[in-house]
Amino acid sequence: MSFENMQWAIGLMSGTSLDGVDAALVQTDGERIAQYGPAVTVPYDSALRARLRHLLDHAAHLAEDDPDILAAERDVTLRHVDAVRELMKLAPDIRPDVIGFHGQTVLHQPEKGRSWQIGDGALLQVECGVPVVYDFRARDLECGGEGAPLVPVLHAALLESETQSVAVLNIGGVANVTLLGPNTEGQRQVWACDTGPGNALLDDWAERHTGVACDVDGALARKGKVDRAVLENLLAMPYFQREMPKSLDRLSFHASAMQAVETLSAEDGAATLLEFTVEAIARTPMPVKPTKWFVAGGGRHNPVLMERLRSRLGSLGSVDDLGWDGDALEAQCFALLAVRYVRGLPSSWPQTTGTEKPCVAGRSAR
Ligand SMILES: Nc1ncnc2c1ncn2[C@@H]1O[C@H](COP(=O)(O)OP(=O)(O)OP(=O)(O)O)[C@@H](O)[C@H]1O
Ligand SMILES: CC(=O)N[C@H]1[C@@H]2OC[C@@H](O2)[C@@H](O)[C@@H]1O[C@H](C)C(=O)O
Repeated sequence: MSFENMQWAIGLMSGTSLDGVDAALVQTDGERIAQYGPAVTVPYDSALRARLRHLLDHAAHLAEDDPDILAAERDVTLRHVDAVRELMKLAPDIRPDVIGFHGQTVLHQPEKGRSWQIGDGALLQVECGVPVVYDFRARDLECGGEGAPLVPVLHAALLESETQSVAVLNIGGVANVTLLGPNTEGQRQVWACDTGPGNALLDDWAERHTGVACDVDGALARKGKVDRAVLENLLAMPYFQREMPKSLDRLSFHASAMQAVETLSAEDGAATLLEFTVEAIARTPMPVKPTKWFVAGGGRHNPVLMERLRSRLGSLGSVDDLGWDGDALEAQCFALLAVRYVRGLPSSWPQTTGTEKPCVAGRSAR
């Protein structure tokens, strides 16, 4: 691998689980990762998490200059500044060339051409003294795409030498899949979409019934019984029959799913919501059948979810089996996306987000 065009880039991702900021440092030319630097997670405190949860519920009716939005945007950005400082303490000899800043999604409505991430790129740039690229999803929407998922470009780069058809699942608040077709003479197709809920429904259910922010190790779900009628009703929603590409908001199924499990016990509700995540993945219409599945994101820490996925999908492991860091992958992706933006390389395609043509996602902070 030639190191000539390599740059050190920081990627910052704060996901739909609202748990905090993941930051990662990688050396890349936008096409390959030459070296992995450290990665850190800086959690949101419970007060910021609660404010963001409230904003998510109301974002559709809030203006971009609403005082609550502006205050949250500043606090979210400053948390990202903390994450960059924590990260750079672990790599004092590296001078990063660029930061890829996702921001905190408060609303995702691709059908209305809107995906809203709060985060002040200019403030981050001034505080960190490193050029910032941000607003990746808005640019993808302008190119006619869904605005998500954007991580397939990294999955495809990391699996360049894999010849079979494989799938990479990210199970965060929402779940998304990248499907790589078989590699035929160096050519392969890449498809992607959000499959349905990830952990967000189960998190909210667990918090309501146990006061803890997630169903730790699937303890609640393991004790419950899936309500098949409720599950089939949920899966009858039109989204699950739609072909790729397609994407979701964290709250897309929230009201209907919570109402559907309302009368179930804490355990049965958890088992049913977990199975909703599994079945939505298993029933996603796929142009080719993957021979292996690899799971990234917080969902892979839930052993019950992993057992259920394995029994439904067959050969399934964690991306860590490939030598990747499954908790840092999304942050690493935004580092790669920033370098791709700087180099004018596309990050999304008609088959991954539905853009009209390959799209260079992102914009520079000023
Ligand atoms: N030990 C565990 N047991 C059960 N669930 C866990 C465990 N550890 C993590 N999780 C789940 O992982 C979630 C966090 O996942 P992750 O950090 O991938 O989400 P995210 O990046 O915010 O989401 P997204 O990819 O949708 O943006 C938690 O909210 C929780 O549901
Ligand atoms: C709008 C938004 O923030 N979407 C996230 C979310 O979290 C998982 C899934 O939904 C995915 O589509 C996306 O994040 C990853 C990083 C992506 O764009 O690939």
